[in-house]
Amino acid sequence: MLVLEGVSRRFGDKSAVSDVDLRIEPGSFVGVVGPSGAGKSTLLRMINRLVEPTAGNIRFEDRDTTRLSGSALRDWRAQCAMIFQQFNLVSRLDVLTNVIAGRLNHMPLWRSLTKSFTDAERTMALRALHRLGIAEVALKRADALSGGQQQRVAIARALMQEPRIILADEPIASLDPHNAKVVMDALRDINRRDGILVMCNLHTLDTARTYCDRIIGMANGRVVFDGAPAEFVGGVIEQIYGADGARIDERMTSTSLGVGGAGQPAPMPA
Ligand SMILES: Nc1ncnc2c1ncn2[C@@H]1O[C@H](COP(=O)(O)OP(=O)(O)OP(=O)(O)O)[C@@H](O)[C@H]1O
Repeated sequence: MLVLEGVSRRFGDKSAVSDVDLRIEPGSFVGVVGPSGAGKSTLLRMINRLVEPTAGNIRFEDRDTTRLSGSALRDWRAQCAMIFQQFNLVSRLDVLTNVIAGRLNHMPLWRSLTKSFTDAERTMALRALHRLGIAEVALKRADALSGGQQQRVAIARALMQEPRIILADEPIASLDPHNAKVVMDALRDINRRDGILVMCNLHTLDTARTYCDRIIGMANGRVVFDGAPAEFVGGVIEQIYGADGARIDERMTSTSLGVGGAGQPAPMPA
């Protein structure tokens, strides 16, 4: 169980996240939605301590992660793999090396600096790429790949960490609908087959409804909705997005758009 209690973050006099309480079951697929500036990224980044909370605590299996330092903090960060909108690969390195980088926490510094990887590490990386359907690009430079392929490489790198949690910060915001669907399908497969908790910031509401079993809506740093996808309709959306809620065009980046005949975009709820 991942438990957040009274978690807040201020930047100067700006309150980015205010007093968030959440209990998240292991193995869940949680979507975090809300308008730009609502605090979604800050919330995710506090979980793996890329951003330090200014108040509250975050516990995972009864360990207070906000108190960890040194190697315990590095271990915690390895357990919460992070995926970013802009993939964060090392563009001049080949894909296999990028994926093996997910193991850096498990190897001595000299081996990572000299790229002295073991056969077991290479095999593990190839397996991860194979699972993501892109083993054939293993020896290409990362920057020679499409955005969708790069995000799948980033997910393969995350798998190398053998994480308990995957924190995905707008993983499909830079992708076209087809690649967005491929990436979300990959995250769902990892969630279901490996039981890894996935927490994912999303701007596309139909994606949140399709893939998540729980949706957390944020506005002005606060959680204003926490419920099942079926409840995430109508007035709830207006409450989160304000007047803009009525104008969101879900078709712009919908993951249900014409992919393999997947059908029409989900209509905007009344
Ligand atoms: N490092 C920082 N320094 C100052 N203010 C920050 C910093 N990071 C975030 N903020 C502010 O905190 C608030 C929440 O930002 P955050 O990035 O968490 O929102 P978000 O919901 O993820 O937005 P978006 O969807 O645009 O990424 C915003 O007002 C933002 O400007």
